[in-house]
Amino acid sequence: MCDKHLEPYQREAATWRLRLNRTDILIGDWSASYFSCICCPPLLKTLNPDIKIIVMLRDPVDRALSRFVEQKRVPNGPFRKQVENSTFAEWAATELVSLRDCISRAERFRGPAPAGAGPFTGWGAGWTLGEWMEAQCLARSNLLGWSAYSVFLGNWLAHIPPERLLVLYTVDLSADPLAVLRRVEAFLGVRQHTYDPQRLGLVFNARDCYNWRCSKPQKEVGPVDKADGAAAGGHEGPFKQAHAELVRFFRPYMQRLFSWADEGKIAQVPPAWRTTYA
Ligand SMILES: Nc1ncnc2c1ncn2[C@@H]1O[C@H](COP(=O)(O)OS(=O)(=O)O)[C@@H](OP(=O)(O)O)[C@H]1O
Repeated sequence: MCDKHLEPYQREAATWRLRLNRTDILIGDWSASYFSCICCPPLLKTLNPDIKIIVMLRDPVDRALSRFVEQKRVPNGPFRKQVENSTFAEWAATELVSLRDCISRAERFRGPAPAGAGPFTGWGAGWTLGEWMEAQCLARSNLLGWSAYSVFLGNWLAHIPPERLLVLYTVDLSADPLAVLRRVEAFLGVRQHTYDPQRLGLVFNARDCYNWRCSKPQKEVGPVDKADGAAAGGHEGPFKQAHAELVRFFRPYMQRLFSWADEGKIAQVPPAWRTTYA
């Protein structure tokens, strides 16, 4: 992202304003890949100093599992080769070894925090070399590392003031989509829209339905299939062990999120996370 030419990106926003002949519209952009992009916070803030950021977080293991299953099922997925011959438990065990190795090499370069570092540090904003290297290890591990939310969220918060960054949780979107949309509208300062109630209950990019024109009512999204070796009737055997190991790996990152939530710096986390990652 950061090496790309900026003009076409700027042109996108201008094109929409011209097309609609309006200067009072808010232009948004979204992607699952911005969050872990290390250089994106300063880049986007430079492009738009008043930018507002919305982050949607899901239980970290569930996110990894969702991405794993997606990569198994999408024929040309970029990580298909990594996952095609493994169960989730097998793949996670291998990935954890290489991720932990990478992080332990980064650890040697961690060093003391620079004098005057604020409550959040990030890329070019107080990260030591070791922290940057750890973030690189995690950013390069799309399926697993991207779930180490505190590293990436801290980087965003080092560049974007907390009042311009809204953290939302997928579990709340599932339970009450309208309430989440109302929070988004209030955060953006836009008028409340009247949503089609049927569309509010739809889920996009769900298993077996991977494209933006394919949606399903939420109740039709079943459990992850046994064929993926992910969850045989819930949490049994190797999957249960892999889940426990992943919870151990993510715990310190989650604990940081919890402390930010307790300090009022981000929205309170889903209660179930406190139990799982205690
Ligand atoms: N409204 C709503 N509420 C709750 N959950 C939802 C919703 N919409 C999509 N989903 C689930 O999100 C998963 C797909 O994530 P993404 O759309 O970010 O995938 S992608 O990275 O852009 O391909 C995918 O999760 P899994 O089905 O577990 O794989 C979707 O089911």
